[in-house]
Amino acid sequence: MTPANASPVSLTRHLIEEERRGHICADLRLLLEVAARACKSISVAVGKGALGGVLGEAEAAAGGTSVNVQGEAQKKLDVLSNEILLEANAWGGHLAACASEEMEHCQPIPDAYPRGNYLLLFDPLDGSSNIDVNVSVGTIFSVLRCPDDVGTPCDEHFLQPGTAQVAAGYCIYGPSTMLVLTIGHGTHAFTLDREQGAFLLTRKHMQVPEQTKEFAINMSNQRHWEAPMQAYVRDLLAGREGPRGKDFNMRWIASMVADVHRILTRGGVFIYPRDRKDPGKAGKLRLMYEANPMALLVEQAGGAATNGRDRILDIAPGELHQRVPVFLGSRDEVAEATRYHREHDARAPAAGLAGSAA
Ligand SMILES: O=P(O)(O)OC[C@H]1O[C@](O)(COP(=O)(O)O)[C@@H](O)[C@@H]1O
Ligand SMILES: [Mg+2]
Ligand SMILES: [Mg+2]
Repeated sequence: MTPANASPVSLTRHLIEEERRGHICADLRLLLEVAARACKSISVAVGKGALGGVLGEAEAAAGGTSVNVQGEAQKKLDVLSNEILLEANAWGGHLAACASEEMEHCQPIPDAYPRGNYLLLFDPLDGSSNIDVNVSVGTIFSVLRCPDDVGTPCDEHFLQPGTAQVAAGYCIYGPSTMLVLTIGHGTHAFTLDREQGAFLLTRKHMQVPEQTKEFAINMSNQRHWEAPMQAYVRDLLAGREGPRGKDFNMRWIASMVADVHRILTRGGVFIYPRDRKDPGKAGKLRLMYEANPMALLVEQAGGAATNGRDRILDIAPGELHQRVPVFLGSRDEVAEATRYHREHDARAPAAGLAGSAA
């Protein structure tokens, strides 16, 4: 927290100081500034709401609702936010290519502009189902290095584990707009001063408490969960009288950005597990532009992130839009949930989704 009598540190100053410390190069600094500027534009669009004509679903060129590569209906703001991020990043010379939840394949920087050394992935608008009901949404992004001498970058160049991220962040469009960022040296939060148009550092070195009494999950999917997940939540709900010996509170905003922001602020565990609703999908959330950046932010704040079995950041991705189960937040609670899964697997190695509640 900035002392009341000190002038607040802007994002620009913070990044210049990180460059002086040798933590980032000038290109990465400029890339992050451009990403932050794009988030400011999205924040303005989100803030206009119904007055800006940005609510509701996007129309496909052929009529009807536009659907993205994931088969999900696109909101007008999904499309607009994607365009803002692409446009802002096209000309700067810091990026080689962008990839997005809203595009089937990555988009190399057009030939008209110089290509840089970084790859940017984003979920342009996270929590889309909340747009029309005026609940917090956000943008999530992840930055990777582009491998050397690749010519025109393509999807396979993005397939790097989360540990390879050089920066990750999100912007939450809530009662205030906040940018939360890591370049691998802690997780820091900046609040948008709307009068100045600048992000100002308001929380340095966010820390997720190791323990928690709060979990976030969409309970309506309970009947579709794996056996160890059923057992874990059953024990949470048993409260003080159960094996965990304490009462737990529950929250679910259905905007990952907002749920993770709460966890970075006061602790908790966020879970979107694998389920049987669509056995072809390993979970709902996407590894490359949702789970990986959030996992890095949470780990940099002293928390943990697994897929129920293994560390998310160690997963070797097989495709751009790969889905993954997500357990992240307070370290001890993530370890506990992970233990239920590992012990279940050790007892019944092949049971997985078919196993009965332990
Ligand atoms: O509606 P559900 O199944 O609870 O899922 C909510 C989750 O889906 C998401 O909205 C997916 O993100 P998008 O809105 O970017 O597709 C997460 O933000 C959120 O945690
Ligand atoms: Mg999302
Ligand atoms: Mg989205």
